[in-house]
Amino acid sequence: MRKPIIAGNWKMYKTLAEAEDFVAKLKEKQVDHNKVETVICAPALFLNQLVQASKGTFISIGAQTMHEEKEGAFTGEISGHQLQDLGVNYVVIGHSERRQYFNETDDAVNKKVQAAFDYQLTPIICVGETLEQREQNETENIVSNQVMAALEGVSEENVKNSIIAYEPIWAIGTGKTATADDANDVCQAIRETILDGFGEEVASSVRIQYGGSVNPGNIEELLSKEHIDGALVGGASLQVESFVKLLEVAENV
Ligand SMILES: O=C(CO)COP(=O)(O)O
Repeated sequence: MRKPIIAGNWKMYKTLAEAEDFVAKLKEKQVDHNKVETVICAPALFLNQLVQASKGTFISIGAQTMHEEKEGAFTGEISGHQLQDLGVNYVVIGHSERRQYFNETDDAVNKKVQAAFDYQLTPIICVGETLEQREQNETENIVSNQVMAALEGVSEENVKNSIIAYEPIWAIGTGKTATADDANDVCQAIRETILDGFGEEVASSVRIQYGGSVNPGNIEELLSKEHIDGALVGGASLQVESFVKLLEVAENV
């Protein structure tokens, strides 16, 4: 049984005061860490404060991207080494917004995934197709290629501990969710790709999230599907009330 993992991706939202208020309210809730893993991927600016505020609670803190080098002359960038030093545990890698607006390639994603493991960070590796690719029936091909490229050269043990987030680009922030069956089909294709590349034990352990307009009204059906082990959530992770509803559903699947 794979433990569900619900991760909020706050993107470029919230001030420090709003972020601290959110975590203060969230940690008052009774969420069973044994039943659901809870992650907040916050802007890098607040990571330090949020790591401190969530110590000893059910909440883990993640970053939204990282640079693959340990250190160096890379103005504006943040390394895995620096994230580890703060006590950050997760990092989103290859989000479609980074691929689209910041030219992140499959090769860069692969380097970042490897570097994340060098610094004991769990990567949440994002893959997904455009609407055009879906309409041309290329979804499974595109997504499988992205997964294999991201995991090239990664050890079986590390693949097992990776989180894959299937986020169809056309479903992000649009209110359009993939149907639970369609999302499950793609997540199954991802698991089969991992089976081919890394074997049965890895494929049955790796957790695969769905992301794209997940909300309290659709989470239950998504999580009821065999190959969907959690959600990567944008909009609905910004309010404590809606985020907690997602966690409550995940606790009971
Ligand atoms: O991009 C996403 C999470 O990484 C999804 O965002 P929304 O939940 O706002 O569609």
